[in-house]
Amino acid sequence: MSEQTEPTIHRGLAGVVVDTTSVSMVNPETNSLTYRGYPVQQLAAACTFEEVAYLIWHGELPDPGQLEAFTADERSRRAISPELQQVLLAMPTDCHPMDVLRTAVSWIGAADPTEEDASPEANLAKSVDLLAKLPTVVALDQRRRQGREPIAPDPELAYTPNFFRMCFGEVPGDDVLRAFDVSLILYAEHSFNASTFTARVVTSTLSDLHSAVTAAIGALKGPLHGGANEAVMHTLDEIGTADRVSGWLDEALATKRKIMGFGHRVYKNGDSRVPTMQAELDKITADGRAGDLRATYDALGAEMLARKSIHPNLDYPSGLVYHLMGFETAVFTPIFVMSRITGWTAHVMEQLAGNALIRPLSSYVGPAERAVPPRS
Ligand SMILES: CC(=O)SCCNC(=O)CCNC(=O)[C@H](O)C(C)(C)COP(=O)(O)OP(=O)(O)OC[C@H]1O[C@@H](n2cnc3c(N)ncnc32)[C@H](O)[C@@H]1OP(=O)(O)O
Ligand SMILES: O=C([O-])CC(=O)C(=O)O
Repeated sequence: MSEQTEPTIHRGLAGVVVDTTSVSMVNPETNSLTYRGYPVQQLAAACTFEEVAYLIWHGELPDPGQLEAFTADERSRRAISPELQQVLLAMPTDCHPMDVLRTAVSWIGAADPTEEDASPEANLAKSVDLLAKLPTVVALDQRRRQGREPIAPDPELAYTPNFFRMCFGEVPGDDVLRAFDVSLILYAEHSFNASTFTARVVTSTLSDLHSAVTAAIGALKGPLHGGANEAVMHTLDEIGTADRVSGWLDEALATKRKIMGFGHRVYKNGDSRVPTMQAELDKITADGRAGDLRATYDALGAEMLARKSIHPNLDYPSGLVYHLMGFETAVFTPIFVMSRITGWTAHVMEQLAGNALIRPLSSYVGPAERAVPPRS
C-alpha cells in the first residue's frame, strides 16, 4: 500500500492486532487476564511477586530450587554503584521521580559492559538486574528529597519488605506487605499497552534492552497510562470530601475532563484486576484509617458508573492503597515501573526472538507537492 492512497485510519491503533504474544492475554469479553496461561487472580492469591516475575520471564512457575536461585540472584544485584548514586543525588529535587528512574536506567545501561549482547541469557540477566536495582533507586530518590540518607538494601529480606525498609527504615505488618505484593503482581504485565508497545518498537530496531526500558518509562509516565495512579490522588485531594463529589463531577464532565483512574482502551465493562486490588484496599481501610478519603473514593466510583457507565481501572484502587501505605504521590508510578519491568523485558525478549521492524504507514494530509521558491 502506498502512502498516497486513502486507507482506513486506525487512530491510536485502536482495535489493531499488530503481532502475537505468549506472555499474557487480556480478554475483555470474559473480563480476564492471564500471565502465561494462569489467571492473575489465582497468581495474586497463591504467589509472591518474585514467583510471578520468574513466570513472566521463563514461561513456567519456579520449583523451590529455581526460586531459591532466582531470588539469590536478585538479592545479590540490589546495590547501586557509588557513581550512579552520585548521578542521582545530583538530579534536581523538584523533578518528577520518573525522570530520575529514566536517567537511572539509561545510566545502568551505559555502564553495563554486556549492553550490546542481545542474547536471551544476557537480556535475562539485565532484566533481573533492573528488577533488583529499581527499588534501590526509587527509595534513594524518595529519601534524598526528604533530606535523608539512603538505606542500603538488605539481602536477607524479600523484594517487598526490602523496599519498605529502604523507604521508611522499617518493615510494615503482613497485611500491608501482602497488599503491596498483590499490587506488583497485578501491575506486572498487560499485553500491548502503550509502554510495552514502546519497548517493542525500540527493540524492533535492534536497539538495546536499556534503551527500550528507558523509552517505556517515558511512555508510562503519562497520565493516560501509568501516571493515572498519581492523578487519582490529585483528583481525590481536589474534590476534598465525599459530599463534594457530585458537584465536582458536574463541572469536570461539563468541561470534558477525563476522570483519572477510570476507563480503559481494552476493557469496557471493568478492569479484570480491580476486584482483587479493591479487596486489598478493603482490608487496609477496615480499621477506618482512610476516614473520609475512602468515602470520597467510593462516591466518585459510584457516580462515574451511574452517570457515565465508566468503570475504574487498576490505577484507581492502587493510587489510594499506596497513599495509605505512606508513599508520596509522585512515587506511585515509579512503583508501577518496579513491577512492569518484568512485562516490558519479557516483551523485549519476545520481540527479538521473532523480530520485524515496527514501522506503520500514515496518510498524508499536508500541502500538495510544490516547488521550493527561489531563496534570496
Ligand atoms: C494502567 C493503565 O494505563 S489503565 C489507564 C489509566 N488511564 C486513566 O485512568 C486516564 C483516564 N482514562 C482515559 O483517559 C481513557 O479512558 C483511556 C485513555 C484510558 C482510554 O481511552 P480510549 O480507549 O481512547 O477511550 P476514549 O477516550 O475514546 O473514550 C470513549 C468515551 O468515554 C469517555 N471516557 C473514557 N474515559 C473517561 C474518563 N476517564 N473520564 C471521562 N470520560 C471518559 C470519553 O470521553 C469518550 O466519550 P465520547 O465518546 O463522548 O467522546
Ligand atoms: O493495557 C493498557 O492499555 C493499560 C493497562 O491497563 C496497563 O498497562 O496495565
